[in-house]
Amino acid sequence: MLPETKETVGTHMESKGLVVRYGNRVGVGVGGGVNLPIYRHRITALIGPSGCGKTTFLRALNRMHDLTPIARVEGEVLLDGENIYAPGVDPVLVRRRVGMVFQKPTAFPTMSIYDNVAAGLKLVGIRDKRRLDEAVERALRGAALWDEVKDRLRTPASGLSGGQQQRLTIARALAVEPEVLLMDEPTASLDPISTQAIEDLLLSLKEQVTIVIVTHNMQQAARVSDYTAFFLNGEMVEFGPTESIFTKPKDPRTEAYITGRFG
Ligand SMILES: Nc1ncnc2c1ncn2[C@@H]1O[C@H](COP(=O)(O)OP(=O)(O)OP(=O)(O)O)[C@@H](O)[C@H]1O
Repeated sequence: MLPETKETVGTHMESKGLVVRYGNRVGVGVGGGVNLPIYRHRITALIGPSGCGKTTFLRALNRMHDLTPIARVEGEVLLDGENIYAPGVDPVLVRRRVGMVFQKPTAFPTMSIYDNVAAGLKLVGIRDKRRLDEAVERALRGAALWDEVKDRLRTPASGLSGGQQQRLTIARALAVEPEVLLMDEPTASLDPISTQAIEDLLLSLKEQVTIVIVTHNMQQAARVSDYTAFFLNGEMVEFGPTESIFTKPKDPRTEAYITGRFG
């Protein structure tokens, strides 16, 4: 099989010269800014030791830094070729197209399972009961949770396990039908069985969405991702197909990290 190129899979997002600063400290983008393509319907893993800038980079992809007063973003992030930081672009619309799932499940515990998923839909103005019912079911099926919860949709989310709550969070993100899903260590707080359920889910979701995942777990990056970017001290050191990064990294720093010599 020929190696994939951007012509064969298509670039969905791309960062160009991206630098994020917190005051006068660079959070990510040391060495000329991050230039990274994110391919459509593929899973891209961001790996690297703590504090290297993975989360900072991820949050730049849907303008989450707009909500952090001290953060400043330079450079471009293209979504289907359009810069999401261009004047006049509505960050709310960007976040609708590029959804986000955080490390800890963010289900609202006292709200029902149904309302947790419907919350995002109501925010974007969908009120019609039949449309809500359909969208909630579609999202819960998409998050591989429907069969486990279909008989207790009106019960509080607090009755679900941690892994189920994370899938509920994913269902909420999917409900508004994003094109890209950003995931910041989505299995960090989960046991191995729930982690596996989420990894299986990611593999099935990439038919529908483009996924970018931050993970501390290199085995996880190797298991689920198609492409991997390695970050170190605020610099994006190396990017390529996951198999190449893990079997024949070009940069000695990548090799040192993946062979467990630090981090
Ligand atoms: N809100 C903030 N204000 C100031 N500095 C920040 C802020 N968030 C992150 N940083 C700094 O930016 C750098 C990159 O942090 P970031 O959280 O992106 O790293 P990370 O690779 O995701 O780390 P971890 O794996 O521990 O989550 C670090 O030096 C961090 O201290």
